[in-house]
Amino acid sequence: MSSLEEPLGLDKLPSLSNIDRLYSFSSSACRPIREDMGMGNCWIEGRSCSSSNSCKRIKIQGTQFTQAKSFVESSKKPSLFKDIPRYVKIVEVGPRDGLQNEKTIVPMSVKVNLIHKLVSSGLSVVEATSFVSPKWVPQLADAKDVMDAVKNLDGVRLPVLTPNLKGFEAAVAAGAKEVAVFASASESFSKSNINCSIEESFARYRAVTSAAKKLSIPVRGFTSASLSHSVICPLVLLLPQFLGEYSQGYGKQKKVAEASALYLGIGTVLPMLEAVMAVVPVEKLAVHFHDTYGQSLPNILLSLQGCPYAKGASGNVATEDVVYMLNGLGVKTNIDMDKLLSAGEYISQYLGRPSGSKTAVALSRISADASKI
Ligand SMILES: CC(C)(COP(=O)([O-])OP(=O)([O-])OC[C@H]1O[C@@H](n2cnc3c(N)ncnc32)[C@H](O)[C@@H]1OP(=O)([O-])[O-])[C@@H](O)C(=O)NCCC(=O)NCCSC(=O)C[C@@](C)(O)CC(=O)[O-]
Repeated sequence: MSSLEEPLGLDKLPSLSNIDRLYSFSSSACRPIREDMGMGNCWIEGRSCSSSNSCKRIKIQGTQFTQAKSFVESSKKPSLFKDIPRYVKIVEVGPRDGLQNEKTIVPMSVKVNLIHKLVSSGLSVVEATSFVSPKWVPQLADAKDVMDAVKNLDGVRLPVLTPNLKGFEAAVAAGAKEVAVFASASESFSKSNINCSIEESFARYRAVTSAAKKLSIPVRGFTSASLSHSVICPLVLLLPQFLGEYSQGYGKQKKVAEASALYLGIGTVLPMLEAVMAVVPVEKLAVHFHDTYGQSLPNILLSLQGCPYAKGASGNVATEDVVYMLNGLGVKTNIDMDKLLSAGEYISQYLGRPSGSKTAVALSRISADASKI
């Protein structure tokens, strides 16, 4: 923690002693939550006690994510640590974000198997693919076939990325029931990612959100901001979730982009988050992390994320590591760690490389040692 605090000068960072610990849960309190939350989500009620032993009742949104995006959501504002965990929701983006930069084309059947495995681990939101130009992202040229194969999976939301109306229409035709648009806080990243200016991207997203509204399709908005400071990830993604707010979505997203841009180069997520939280209600805000500098887990605690599509950026944070950390914090995720590990192992074996998850590596070593006894 100090290695983050001192070089970054995070004078506003709360000290660890102020972090509330969650001491008890009542799993029987898990019940369906309001309709704008996805299937499989629930509130889990518990007691959060501070070091001074004062306890209060809290509710946690139990959900699931995997390899890439970690969304730390909070219903209350200010301190990011003070109320951990308030709601934590994990969204898996491995099939899309994790694979999109793979040079060798992964067969559609492997992608579909991966999605099945992730869903069976308990993940309730899995970003399945992107309806983008196959010239720009050849790996996801099979988006239609992947969607067709998974669209009827029960108990999971399968959002897809749609950078323009063409992508949106193709996604809907393939059976997508939820989409995401992605803007940037930096003109250069916008140009290199979607070949247009930020302003042009908002015009495209207005068309997408308007078409989505007519079909009652939820849209999530991403804003990515590049933090060039070497201590933190080179790319931060802030995710205001505009489900049901189609008309205002792009306007808010623009403000998020502006607020994020103010902090480019500062190298810490905290001021950016504070600025964005002044624009977007915190319960609509989420963050997405990559592990370029090995800072993803602390950054998750600070609410931050990065991007593998950015040059030089490494992969997303491993969901296994996020779930392991959340388990350690006493935060429920409803994810079956063994099944999650199996999904990670499946795709790592296919890609012919060891898992990037420290948790997966450590747990497999423990299993191997145990089998020798
Ligand atoms: C946005 C475009 C399409 C503009 O690409 P463009 O070349 O400017 O588009 P265009 O309108 O001039 O069209 C060029 C060609 O693309 C086709 N086209 C046009 N649109 C589509 C579409 N939707 N689906 C399929 N094809 C499409 C279009 O039909 C045409 O085909 P042609 O006539 O040459 O045969 C392109 O720049 C693109 O696909 N970019 C890919 C962006 C991307 O997928 N980035 C990675 C995801 S974002 C990311 O990872 C970062 C973030 C934010 O998620 C953070 C994180 O997760 O870490």
